[in-house]
Amino acid sequence: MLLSATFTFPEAFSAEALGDLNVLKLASTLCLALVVFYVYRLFLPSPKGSIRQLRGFPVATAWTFFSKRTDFILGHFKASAAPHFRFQVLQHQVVALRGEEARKAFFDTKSLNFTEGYKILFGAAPRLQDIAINTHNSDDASWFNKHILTLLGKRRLTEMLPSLLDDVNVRMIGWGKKGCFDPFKNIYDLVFQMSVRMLSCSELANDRATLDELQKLYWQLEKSSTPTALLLPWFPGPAKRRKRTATKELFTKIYDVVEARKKAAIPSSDAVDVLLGQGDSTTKVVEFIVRTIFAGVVNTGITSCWALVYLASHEEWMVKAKAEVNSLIEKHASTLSTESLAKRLATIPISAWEDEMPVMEAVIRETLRVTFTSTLLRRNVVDEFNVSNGTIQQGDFVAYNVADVHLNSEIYTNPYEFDPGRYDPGREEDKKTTFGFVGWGAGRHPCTGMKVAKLEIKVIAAMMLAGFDFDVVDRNGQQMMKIPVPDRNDIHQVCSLYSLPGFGLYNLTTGSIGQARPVGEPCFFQFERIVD
Ligand code: HEM
Repeated sequence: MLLSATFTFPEAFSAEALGDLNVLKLASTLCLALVVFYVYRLFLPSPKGSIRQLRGFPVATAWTFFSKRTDFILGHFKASAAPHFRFQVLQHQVVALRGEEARKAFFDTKSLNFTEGYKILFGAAPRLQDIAINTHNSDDASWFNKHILTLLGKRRLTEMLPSLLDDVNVRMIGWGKKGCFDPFKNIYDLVFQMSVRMLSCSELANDRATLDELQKLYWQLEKSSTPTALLLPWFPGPAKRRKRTATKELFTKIYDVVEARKKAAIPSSDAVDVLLGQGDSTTKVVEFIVRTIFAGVVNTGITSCWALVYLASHEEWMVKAKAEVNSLIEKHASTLSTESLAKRLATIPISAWEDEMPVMEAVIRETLRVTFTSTLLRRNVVDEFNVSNGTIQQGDFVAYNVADVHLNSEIYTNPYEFDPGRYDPGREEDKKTTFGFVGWGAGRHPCTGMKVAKLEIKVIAAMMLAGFDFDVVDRNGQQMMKIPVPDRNDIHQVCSLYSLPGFGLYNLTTGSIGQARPVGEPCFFQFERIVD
């Protein structure tokens, strides 16, 4: 009584401060309500069909899905025998699947939409809309596929082969005669330049400073896709600002080059001129270049690096691969042996690169099987349907982690071992099940860039195998005690075209982004040039 009679509001309790207090009360009430709701949910049966729903806080679940995706999916499958489980990311429901029936449904079901799968769940792509420029059909898969196929046909690959080899040669000369380098930097640089060469124009591909600047912008975009940025896309934090600035710079840089090309008197055979010649607007051409370069670089970069790491770690395969390249040169190279290695390789016809390198084909396939354990995505855009006795609702996202098949010991003997011989006649382990190998996709959406990716990997490998002796060593130049193992949580989602570059997984521990670098001890190549 006395208290209330004598009590006066201190100054701090002004109307403004009371307003703040109310907001605070409201916020804590909401938090409490959320906690009660989620605790209550822990004891509810799974709400949807017969698919097991993961318990726990959606934010925590989503965080692990973005930061350690492979561990997240494989870990939950390990904990139960069921062929699927369901969880929430933001407001979206995601169903993870495994097993042969699920794989068939994932790759073959028409209502499982490819672009929606990548686009919405990973909305950090640098798109022109992000900097307020309107484009049409920018998420139209058939538009991209048609253009990729036009640009990457046999005739164009034949035309481009000498320039690709020249690019690689110039960079390799820069390495010197003897030394040590980080393949996850130097080989990536090669792949980046080759992708720019194939998919844009010589102004961008010829100039080292421009290439470095473009590459820097791409990695800046990747770095801006932290789990926080992906989970709270509206949050005006530094990551969002960085992404906007990098997107603008990247688009402007390429836009200016394309505009200048438009005014050139004679069109060249560069991708930019081919696309402009087909009547595409500058904006469309720029969008195409930005997206496809990245789609090319990440997967081709990872596969090139790891194929060489595995070859250097398996002498038997190194010997076989070197012999294959040397006999290809013997058989097809039509220039004098006094010419540079790059010039001699450039005279080998594309058909021979494609059909007469069975050892490298098996090495690439095996590298993809062992390293490529990404989670592929789709979204069910039509009616609900059943798979493995579970109901996929309309609007659900569907996730399939490729390790389910690629690292399955019932399909592949010693699945973690690098053994390209497993595809030989008589063994053919990949044929044991439907879609037993999905490194280039399968069913409705096979990779349209496969031919160029394989050519780039083989060109780099041929230059390394015929031009150098090389070993995998640790940071002290000592032979590695163990064969390096890729960080499976640091492996990019495969189809960067529609989510790029925000589709990547930001490795919270190392800060690296989707390069699938080795876990633990980094590895290097110690090399000596043997043929110029
Ligand atoms: C080693 C390099 C590459 C690998 C391992 C790879 C792998 C894949 C895989 C697994 C898919 C299917 C994804 C899914 O089903 O969700 C795919 C699709 C695709 N890839 Fe690649 N890819 C590579 C290089 C490239 C390159 C260089 C390009 C373009 C220049 C490219 C363009 C595409 C496109 C456009 C699709 C979607 C096809 C569609 O819409 O049906 N890829 N890729």
